[in-house]
Amino acid sequence: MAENLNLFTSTQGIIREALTKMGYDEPVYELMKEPMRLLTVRMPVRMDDGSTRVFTGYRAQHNDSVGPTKGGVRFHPDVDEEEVKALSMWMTLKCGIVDLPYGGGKGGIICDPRTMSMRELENLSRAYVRAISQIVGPTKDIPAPDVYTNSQIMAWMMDEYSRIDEFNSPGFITGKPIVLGGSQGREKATAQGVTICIDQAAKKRGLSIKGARVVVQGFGNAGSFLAKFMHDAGAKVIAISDAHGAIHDPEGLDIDYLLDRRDSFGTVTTLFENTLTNSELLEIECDILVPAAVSNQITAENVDRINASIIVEAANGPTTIEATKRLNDRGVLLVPDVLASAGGVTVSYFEWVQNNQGYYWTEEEVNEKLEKKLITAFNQVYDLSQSRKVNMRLAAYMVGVRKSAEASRFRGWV
Ligand SMILES: NC(=O)C1=CN([C@@H]2O[C@H](COP(=O)(O)OP(=O)(O)OC[C@H]3O[C@@H](n4cnc5c(N)ncnc54)[C@H](O)[C@@H]3O)[C@@H](O)[C@H]2O)C=CC1
Ligand SMILES: O=C(O)CCC(=O)C(=O)O
Repeated sequence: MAENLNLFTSTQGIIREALTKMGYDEPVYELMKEPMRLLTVRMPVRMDDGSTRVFTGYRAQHNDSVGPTKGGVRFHPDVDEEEVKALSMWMTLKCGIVDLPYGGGKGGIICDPRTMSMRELENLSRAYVRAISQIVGPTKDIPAPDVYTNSQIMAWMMDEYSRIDEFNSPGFITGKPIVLGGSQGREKATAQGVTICIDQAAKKRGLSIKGARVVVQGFGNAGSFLAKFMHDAGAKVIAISDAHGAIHDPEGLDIDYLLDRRDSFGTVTTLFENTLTNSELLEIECDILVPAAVSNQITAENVDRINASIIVEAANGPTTIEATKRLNDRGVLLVPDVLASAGGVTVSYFEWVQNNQGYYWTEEEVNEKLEKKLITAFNQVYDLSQSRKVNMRLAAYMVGVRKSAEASRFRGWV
């Protein structure tokens, strides 16, 4: 039978399994199995050559029983409705795992920002905010960066929302530039969170980070800072990749050089001649493998050739259910996306809190609070996986879905 690569239906499967294991009944699953709200928008945008192009975008809000929904906006040619729905469900799980007062939301626009000018990107970002303005806001649904979106795009979106709201609204969006109310530490927060999870996982396996061989797929916001943190901690980052290919050096790559040369879309391998493919990168023998790019990278097709003892998912959805099962059977410790990549939304929450109170924290304060949250979350998930004899992904879903399920029950929804 062909493997299920549909992110939405496979997420539904694990949510059902998690709810059943915890004794929730069918109505709770009925509520949790898809977003409560999904808006599809069509946005006419004036291009530099004078023509008008109509872009399609989405905003999904999975469950707002706990509080406003929260999650990034992705600009990518492969965005589709099913992906955005799955991503919003994962945000509910992340917010539950790190115990934030949010439910999950997510947005996406079908476009390729690598082929667009800054002015076209600004027009598109503003058009998206106008199109979704009725369902978002600092107390309703708070966007943030994701693949191929960054602090500049957040700034345009915040400015557009502030015009509509006729009020300066920094709490409408997170991941903003510091001068517009962004938080210290948000830019590196996803990678910080992954690093904390790697440390915890390495401890469980008795592996020293010093000298550990690390492979990172993706060299954007999550992957590049992660590579830097691992390199600074004494690990050997032996391979990295981007959308164009991968580079490998068994002696360890010069991460500072690569960081200096990568462009704003996380591209760096085009500077090199002897590149590998992304599939080859995944199969390199290493101690720690970090998928930090796109979904469905480790599947039934290549899982038996994966040669790592710890896998920590910085990306959303990089490993399929079947591959997760087989890795678990082989004794590979897999720290799932909904836990490992929760550092970003955690510091986004800190940013929103600072915006609401108008008082700003130092990077040390932010990192200290982030570390506390993630260590607690990691151990909660790890301990549950041990006591219930389930893999870390299922344990993470069990921890993650509980808060929204309980809140929905208290509200009398189910
Ligand atoms: N930025 C954030 O705060 C968070 C990001 N994530 C997840 O981390 C992953 C990476 O996101 P960012 O680093 O923010 O994106 P980014 O846009 O900064 O970088 C993406 C990287 O992935 C590479 N890439 C794109 N398509 C690829 C492909 N088909 N094969 C291999 N590499 C490819 C790009 O070249 C680039 O190096 C995504 O799955 C995202 O959802 C998760 C939590 C938070
Ligand atoms: O920072 C945020 O609010 C959301 C980040 C995000 O989209 C994610 O964790 O996938």
